[in-house]
Amino acid sequence: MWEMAQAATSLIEENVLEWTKTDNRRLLHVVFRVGNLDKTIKFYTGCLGMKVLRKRDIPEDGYTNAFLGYGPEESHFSMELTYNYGVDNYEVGTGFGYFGIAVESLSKTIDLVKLKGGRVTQDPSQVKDGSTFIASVEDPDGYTCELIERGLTLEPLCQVMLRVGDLDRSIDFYRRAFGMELLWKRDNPEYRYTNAVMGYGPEDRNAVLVLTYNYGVREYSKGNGYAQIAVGTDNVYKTAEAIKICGGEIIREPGPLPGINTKITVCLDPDGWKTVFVDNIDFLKEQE
Ligand SMILES: C[C@@H](O)C(=O)SC[C@H](NC(=O)CC[C@H](N)C(=O)O)C(=O)NCC(=O)O
Ligand SMILES: [Zn+2]
Repeated sequence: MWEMAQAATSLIEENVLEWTKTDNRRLLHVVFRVGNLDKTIKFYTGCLGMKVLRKRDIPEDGYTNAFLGYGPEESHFSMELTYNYGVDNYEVGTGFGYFGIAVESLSKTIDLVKLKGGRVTQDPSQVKDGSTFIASVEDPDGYTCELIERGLTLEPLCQVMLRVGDLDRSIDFYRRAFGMELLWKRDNPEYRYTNAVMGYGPEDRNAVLVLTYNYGVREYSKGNGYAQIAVGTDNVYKTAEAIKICGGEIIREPGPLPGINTKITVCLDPDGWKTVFVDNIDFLKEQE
């Protein structure tokens, strides 16, 4: 009898995990806190060519959001800036890496950032594989943007880099619990780090998560600035179930958010990085 119950449970679990692979998922936005909304909007629009897609004020919770990006939220990855009333600075921490942004000309972008008084933290240089040129700039709160020279691309806001303490553990988690694909993994022994790029669909048309393991570093500080990525799903309830089956931690049970009414569930990955899963239909209603 006990064996039958156990077999039935594992069948249900298998079905839930299979479902994550067929669910309609996509990276929706990356969320971070800023000390001055106008200053940050000016930086990303004036220096990096983004547009303000929408704004919302949630006075009952004391914050304002501005959504920025390169195309409509229905089809593009975007930035969700959070301004908490009265908080004018945040710690970025050592775990957050960067937002990857593809630009057509590095030199023109760098010149513009300098002209507008922005901070260039790494001048253009060629990456080790020899094909790509990158540079880094810092936004007004100290978040790094890695600029990647690419021709015209469908998804210029293309990466979020987070540092992790055990790369295989993370790859396994994002594959099983999130239904992501490992797009590629590359070891750089000379510089003592390994990168794994994970996401939903090919890198040239979808934003991806870049997970970096630095040899021997198991833990990082998270600060209080970077918040999370948001992922769209057709069912936040099944999503939470799948994450629990995979040993992930749900820190907000699935259900509608007060004020916005969008259904979400919130989880932590093995390093404590947060992800918010957002109901796809509710997300579209937010745009109306
Ligand atoms: C629907 C989903 O895409 C959201 O954006 S919900 C927005 C919500 N933001 C905040 O609560 C911002 C204020 C907060 N004080 C902060 O600094 O983070 C959110 O991210 N909710 C997720 C959650 O974990 O509550
Ligand atoms: Zn959001």
